[in-house]
Amino acid sequence: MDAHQPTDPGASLWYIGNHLPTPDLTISGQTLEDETAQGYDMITTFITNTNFRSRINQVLLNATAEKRTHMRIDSLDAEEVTVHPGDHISQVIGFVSPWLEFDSDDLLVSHVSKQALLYELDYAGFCGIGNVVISGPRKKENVPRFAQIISTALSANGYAHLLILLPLAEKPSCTAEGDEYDEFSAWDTWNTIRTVCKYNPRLSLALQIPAELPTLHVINRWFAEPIRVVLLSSSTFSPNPTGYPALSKLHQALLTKYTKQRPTPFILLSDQRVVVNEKVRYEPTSYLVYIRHLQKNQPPQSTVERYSSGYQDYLQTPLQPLSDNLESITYEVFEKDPVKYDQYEKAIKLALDARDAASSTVVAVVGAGRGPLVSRALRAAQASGRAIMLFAIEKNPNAYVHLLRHNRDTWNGQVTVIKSDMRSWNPPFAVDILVSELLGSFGDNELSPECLDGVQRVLNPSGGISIPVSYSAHFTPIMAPKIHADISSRKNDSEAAETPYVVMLQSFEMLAEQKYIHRAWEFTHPLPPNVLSDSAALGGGLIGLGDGGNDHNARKCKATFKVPRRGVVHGLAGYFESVLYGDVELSTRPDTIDMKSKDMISWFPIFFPLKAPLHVPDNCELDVCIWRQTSERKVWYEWVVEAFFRNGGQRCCLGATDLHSSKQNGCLM
Ligand SMILES: C[S@@+](CC[C@H](N)C(=O)[O-])C[C@H]1O[C@@H](n2cnc3c(N)ncnc32)[C@H](O)[C@@H]1O
Repeated sequence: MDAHQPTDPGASLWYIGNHLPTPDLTISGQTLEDETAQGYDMITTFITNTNFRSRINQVLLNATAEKRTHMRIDSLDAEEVTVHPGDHISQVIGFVSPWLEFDSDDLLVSHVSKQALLYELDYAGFCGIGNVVISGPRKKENVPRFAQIISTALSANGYAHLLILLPLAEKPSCTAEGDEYDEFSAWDTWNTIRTVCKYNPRLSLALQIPAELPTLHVINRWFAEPIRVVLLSSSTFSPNPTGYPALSKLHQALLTKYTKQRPTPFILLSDQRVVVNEKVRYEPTSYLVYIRHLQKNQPPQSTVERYSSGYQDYLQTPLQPLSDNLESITYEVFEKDPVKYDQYEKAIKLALDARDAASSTVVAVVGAGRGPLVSRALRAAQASGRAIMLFAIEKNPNAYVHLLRHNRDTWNGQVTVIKSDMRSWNPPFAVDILVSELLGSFGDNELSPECLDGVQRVLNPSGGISIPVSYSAHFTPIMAPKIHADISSRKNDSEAAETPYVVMLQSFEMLAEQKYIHRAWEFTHPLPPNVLSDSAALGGGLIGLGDGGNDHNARKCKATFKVPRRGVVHGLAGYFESVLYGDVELSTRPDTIDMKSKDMISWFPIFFPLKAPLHVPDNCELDVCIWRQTSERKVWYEWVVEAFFRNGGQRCCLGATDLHSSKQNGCLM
C-alpha cells in the first residue's frame, strides 16, 4: 500500500498567451492589462529590440581579422531592451533574439552571438522573467555546439527556465540533401541538448505544433518530455463550417493530453494576423475564443486523474509498514479507495460462501491498521449468512488503540483485538481465513511474503486459506527523463539513484514493443510446510525475528524486451497483480487494471532507476535482470539492464548498466 496523499487543484489550468513577434514593442504593465482585457493570461516579448540588432550587426561588420575570436561587446543599454521589471513580469515569457547565431560555423558570429545571448539572459533574469524561449539549432551538425552554449548559459543564469523551441516533427522538406527523412530527428536534437546539459531541471521545451501531425509514435515521444510551452500558429487551425478557426480532432486530443502534464504547459498563439487560409474568418481574438471554448469543454477528469492530481512524477519513498509505525493520516489515505476494499469484501464473502453454513469460521485480519478490512469481513459474513469469530492483529501500538475504540463503538465488541507482531501471535484457535493487505507497489516489496510465512502456522492445516492467495511482480523498461532529472539533482543523497521510488508515472514512455510488461515472479500463500524452514513452520524461530531462513523468498528473473524505436532507458516501471480469492483480483498494470480492479487508486507504480541512462538504437533488444535478495534480516532488490542489436544471426552487446542495489530497503525487524 502506498502513502500518497492527494491534493486536488482539480480544474484544468490553461494559461494562454499572445505571442506577438514584434521586436520594437516595449512591454509594460499597460500592455499586459490590454492583453488580459482581451482574455489572455500571458504575453511574450523579445528581450531586446532592433537597436541591439543594429549594434551587433555593426560590430560584426567592423570586426578586423585579428579580433575574430576575442572581441568583447558591451552590455545592453536602455534603448536596446523591450522589457523592464514590474508587477507584470510573472506573466511575461521572454524570447531570445532569433537572429543570434551562436551556433554558427563562423567563429566571429558565434563568439559575438554567444556574448549577446548571455547579456539577454542575464537581463531577463534581472527583470525576473521565469521562462525564456531560445530557438533551436539551425543545423544538425551544430547541435553539440548549440548544446554546449546552452549548458554555459544554464550555469551562468541561475533562475530562469530555458525553453528550447523545436518543432514537434521536422518537415520532410527540411532534410539535408542525401539524408533520409527521419521522424525522430527533432527529438534527437532535443535528446542531445538535454544530455549535454546533464538533464538540468531548468531546461525544458517550447514545442511548435505543426498543421500536419506526424505518426503517433512521435507525438507520444514528446509526452515523456518536459514541455513548458506549446506554440500554436494560425496555420495549425482550419476553418469550421462557419469560417471560424478550429483545430482538427487529432490536434484537440494532443492539446488535451499535453495540458494534462504538470506543470501545465503555457499555450502561445502566434501569427494570428497572418491570413494563411482565406476561408478563415479573421477577428482579433477568434483563435483565443476557440481555445477557451476547448478549455471549457475538456472531458471530466477520471477517478484516477482526480486522485493523483498533484502527484504526477512526484517521487516518494516506498512505505515500510513492518519496520515503521504508520500515522493515522497515512491510513486515512488508504481508506479513500473503495475499490480495494470492495474487492476484499467480495473475496472474503466468496471464501465464506464456500464454507459449511452450520459451523463457525475463524477469520483473522492480520495487519489490521485502523480496521477497514475488519469492517468488510463483518459485512461479508452478514452477506453470506455465516457465523464468524473475528480477530484483528496489529503491531502498531497507536493503530491498536484505534482498533480498540472501533470495537467498542462500531463493532459492538464482536472482534478480538490483539496487539502483536503477526509472526509471534499464538491464537487460541486455528484460523480458517487469514486476511492481510501487506502489498506494496511491486507486490512483495512491503515484505508480505515474510510476514505471511511467519503467521501461516496459525492456519487450520485442513483447508485454511490466505486472502490474498497470491501476488506477482511485473516490470518494463521505460524512458522517464523528468524523473531522471529529479533523481540526478539529489546530489547530496548517494543512494538516490539506487532507491526504488513509488511514483504516479505521467511523463514517461514504455520502450518495449506493444508496451509489453513482463511478469517477474509470484508468491503464493500458504506455502507447503516443507518449503518453510522447520523452525519457521513450527513458530519457534520466525523469519526476521531470529532464526528461520528466508532463502525461499529470494527470486530472480531475466526478460528480453524488443525495442522498436530508439530512445533512452531511465529505469524500470514496476506493477503488481494479486489473486485475492477465486476470480477476485487486484491489478495495477495499465493493461489489466480496468479488467481486474477498475479505478483502483491505492497503489502508484514503482520505479527502479538507472544511475546512468542507457541510449538505445532502433530495433534493439534489452535484457533486464532483476533479483529479490533476502537475508535473515533484510530484503532488497538488484537490477541490471543490457542492450543488444542483431547483426545477421549475431546478437551483439551495445552496453550494460552497473549492478544497481537497493541496499537500504526492506528491514525485517
Ligand atoms: C498496508 S497497511 C494495511 C492496513 C489495513 N489493513 C488497510 O487495508 O487499510 C499494513 C498494516 O499491517 C501492519 N503490519 C505490518 N507488518 C505487520 C506484522 N508483522 N504484524 C502485525 N502487523 C503488521 C502495519 O502496521 C499496517 O497497519
